[in-house]
Amino acid sequence: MTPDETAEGLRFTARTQQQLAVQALAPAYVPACPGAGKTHVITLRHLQSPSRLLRQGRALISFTRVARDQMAQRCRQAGRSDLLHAPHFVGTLDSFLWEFLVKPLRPKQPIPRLLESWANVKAPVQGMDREISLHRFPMVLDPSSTSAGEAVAWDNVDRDAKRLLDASEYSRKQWQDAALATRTSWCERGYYTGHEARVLALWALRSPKWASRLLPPLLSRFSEVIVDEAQDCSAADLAILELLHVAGLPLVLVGDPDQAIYAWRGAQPAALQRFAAKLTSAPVPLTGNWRSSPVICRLASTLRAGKRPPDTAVVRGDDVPVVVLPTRFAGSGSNHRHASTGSGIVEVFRDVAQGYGITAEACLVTAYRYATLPGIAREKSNTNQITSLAWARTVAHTEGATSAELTRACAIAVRVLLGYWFPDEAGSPERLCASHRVPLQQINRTAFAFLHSLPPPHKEWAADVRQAMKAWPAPADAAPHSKKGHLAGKPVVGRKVKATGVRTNIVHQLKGDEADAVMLMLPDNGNVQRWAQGDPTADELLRVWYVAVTRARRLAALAVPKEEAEDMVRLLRQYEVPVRVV
Ligand SMILES: Nc1ncnc2c1ncn2[C@@H]1O[C@H](COP(=O)(O)OP(=O)(O)OP(=O)(O)O)[C@@H](O)[C@H]1O
Repeated sequence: MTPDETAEGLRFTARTQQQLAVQALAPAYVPACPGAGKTHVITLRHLQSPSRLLRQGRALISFTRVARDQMAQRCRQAGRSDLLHAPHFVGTLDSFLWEFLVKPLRPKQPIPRLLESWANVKAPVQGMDREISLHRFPMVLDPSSTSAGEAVAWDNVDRDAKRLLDASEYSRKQWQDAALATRTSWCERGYYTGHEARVLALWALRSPKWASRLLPPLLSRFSEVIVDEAQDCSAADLAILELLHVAGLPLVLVGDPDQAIYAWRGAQPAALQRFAAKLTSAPVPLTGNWRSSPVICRLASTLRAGKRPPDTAVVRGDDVPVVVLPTRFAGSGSNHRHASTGSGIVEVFRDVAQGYGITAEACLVTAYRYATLPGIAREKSNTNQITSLAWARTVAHTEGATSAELTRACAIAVRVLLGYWFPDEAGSPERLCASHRVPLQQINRTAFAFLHSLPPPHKEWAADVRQAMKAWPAPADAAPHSKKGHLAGKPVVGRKVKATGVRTNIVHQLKGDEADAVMLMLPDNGNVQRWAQGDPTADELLRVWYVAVTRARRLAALAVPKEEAEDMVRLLRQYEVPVRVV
């Protein structure tokens, strides 16, 4: 072992890389491996700002609110809350585009508002032969056409909505036109989502007249704009960033192309590489993994394109092998059993972790789909209102529901109650509450109490909900109809499962997360072959598995169908990954 390869030497090299990334002059590109300390580097860069009043600030942009909150928290912990306020900006890309490229050009009335999704308002597509909400039509934007062509991403429409569309007299093209028209009518009322923000930002930056109004304030406000998780940029995001770069805004892109798992939403890792090459000819890479053991780094390298060596494990020396758990997966539901003992697979994983001194709280179970996972049945996205309300009721009655789940459950109940009380009025809950002088806090409390009062969901539950809404005390100016505003249909009711004390979540919700032990469930036959032969640059599922296993600090476990366990072990041994079969 050379001096550079000793633990101290590895740490020194990794720390030097981080320092270079902290100090690199913008424009810069920082490609980083998992656990490289991207958040650490970005925050340190920001913390270098002097604390006196500045004319120019820095924008820290992330893709999720969780990442934004993490960066904000680190600034606060360092006693630098000032770094979260103007002239600085810490927020999501949606909010950045909205604040600096869209809102300044909107009329003052009606007050323009950015929604997280059209699901936040009651927006059925108008003029068609059945009711389908606008949020069930995911939109894509092609920035290569000069008019920034918009279309419905038909491949991403959920199964329920597809069924409704198939039964409709109208063609897909007619639905698309109607969805865009409905969307435009909401924009006229002041409502926009991230998609519209991108359309308008792109349009404004391409117009010399509007660009000349937007760019000077932006350039004088920010000395630097850092984009975290840059691998998740869509083609439209990159087109906007490129226009800002050309206009002279100093950009720093930080990302890990191997972790690109949003191609279905338009992310383009290859396009990122091209844009990064335009930004700088000297990227500042981070190749030390401060999170995972050497075994996990080796496991992760089997899921990467090219024959790149494993990343360097900087802080951990443990040699806990990868654990393969031969599993009998339930055809539907999450009652998966350990093949040799018949015990629940999560319990077995928890016990294996315990054997390595890892507690249940430090364990994480993940899978590609919610359906594979045990835990509270998840809220189905893009579902009908009665199923959403049934989910919300379950959450309100579940001990150990997370605060994010409770907030979401409350928001669903608020929307249902407002829809019932004010059936002829459209708008966000905030706007409805304001116009009826109902304090938001009060409506939230009311909604939670309402959820609590509801009986457990069953097939004819809509009638119970109707009765409960009728009996519930309403604001003085509420005007319920006998028909409109009621929920109909049969709810899809989630399963009840036994608590194991182990955290579960789908891989897409685990970006930036980590745990001592992680079990990835691979329920489908053929997964091992896919792992062995697939091309991670083309096959997003391999990158999803890559994100999953790189969340682990000490123990990675793979639950695979019993029949495939031997192949999995053989594959890992071929790559010299230490394996143990349990
Ligand atoms: N210089 C450092 N010293 C000590 N610990 C560090 C250092 N840099 C990063 N870490 C730790 O390494 C872990 C991974 O860091 P972080 O979450 O910032 O990585 P990341 O690059 O965002 O990873 P990923 O993209 O895989 O989510 C964290 O627990 C972090 O506290």
